[in-house]
Amino acid sequence: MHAIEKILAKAAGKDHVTTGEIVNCKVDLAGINDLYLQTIRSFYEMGGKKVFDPGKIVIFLDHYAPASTIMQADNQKQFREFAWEQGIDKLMDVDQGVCHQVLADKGLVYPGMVLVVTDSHTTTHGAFGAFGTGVGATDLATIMITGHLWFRVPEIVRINLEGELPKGVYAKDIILKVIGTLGADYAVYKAVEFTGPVLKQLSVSERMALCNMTTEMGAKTSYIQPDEITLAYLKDRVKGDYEIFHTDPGYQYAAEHTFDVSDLKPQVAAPHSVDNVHDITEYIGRPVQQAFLGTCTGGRVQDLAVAAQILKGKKVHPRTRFIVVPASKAVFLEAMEKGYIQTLVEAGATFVTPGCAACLGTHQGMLASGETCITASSRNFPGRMGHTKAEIFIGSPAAVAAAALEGKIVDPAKYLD
Ligand SMILES: CC(C)[C@H](C(=O)O)[C@@H](O)C(=O)O
Ligand code: SF4
Repeated sequence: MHAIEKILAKAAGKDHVTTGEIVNCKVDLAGINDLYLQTIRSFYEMGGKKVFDPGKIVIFLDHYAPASTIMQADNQKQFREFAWEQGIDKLMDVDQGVCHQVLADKGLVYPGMVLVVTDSHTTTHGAFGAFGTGVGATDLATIMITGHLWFRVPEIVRINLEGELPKGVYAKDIILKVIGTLGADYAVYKAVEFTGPVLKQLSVSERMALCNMTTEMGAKTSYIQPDEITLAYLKDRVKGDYEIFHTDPGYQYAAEHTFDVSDLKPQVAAPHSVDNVHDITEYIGRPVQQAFLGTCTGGRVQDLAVAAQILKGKKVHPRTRFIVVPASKAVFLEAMEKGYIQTLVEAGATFVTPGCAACLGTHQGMLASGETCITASSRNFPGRMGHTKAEIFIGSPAAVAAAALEGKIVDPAKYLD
């Protein structure tokens, strides 16, 4: 069996599972975000009175942090009241940040767990060897009542990463290349595992970016075998014990692909699809009115660090807005302590409080008609960050910061020493 299958088998109380089988699994942690008030409505409609275990539920007020409309304010009020009433103490209010980063920061995610959140990017947590997946309101309400949810055991695809990452090339470039090559629907309901020597060159932050964007190829979940890098990250964060599962030798993947990253150039996903991926060199010189650094894909300390490195002692281009959103409060504090915030503010960045912000096009940095934005986030379809006639390029945090400096798309490598 694969490690993912062993996680599902254990959660289902079984010794063995096979691809395609439907299993009813015990969920270790269930998360709801502020776009999903319907979850609470469904909970009551389905006859729910008390949640199965208030300690295993977490509520995130992150997509509208803080609320930007009266409706959002009303919804968030109902979330808070639900949490207080049900004794849910993991209420991550508008000061905390994006759910996926908050889960990691607070040690709520660990290898071998089943984690279900009302958010498609829950695949991020494959970076820790967890089974993480996103669901809708009624599925989450089912967990709130029963503590369980059914899954179809997915086909598992292996993506083997060989070679050595060149300067100015990051996990973001790798995953863009993978999606551009295999297509945005390649992994629908499949699990995607990353293997190979490149993983040793990737921090937990980079691994999270890699797993996060498997969602953009339709993946149900993703996986990286926990190693010493994972364990060092988890050491002072996770309190309880956990089990690390290993794939049996000789396990047959549904498909295997190898990518050699040694000659990889920085990549961009050009408008208006995440699999419209090209070498950044094809777009050099394209003016950008906004550069956006943040989100559960590209708003971690390492991302702010590379931006600070590029912009130290320099100024953001006068015709470009540089919007920076730390992914979480912990990221914000660490980046502040390390001086990155000071550097970026002095360079002319506009800071937004931790949360999803303009990533999903509702507030805090929307695009006007005809504008071009380069973003470290994960989606670029029309209207995603504002006007449907705005153009969105997805790139690495370094590519975003270098574009903020020059007011146009450039190859970030030459700005790094
Ligand atoms: C709010 C949620 C439904 C959505 C998702 O699941 O991905 C959002 O986070 C996004 O990125 O579009
Ligand atoms: S930061 Fe963007 S991609 Fe991530 S959960 Fe929020 S809206 Fe979705």
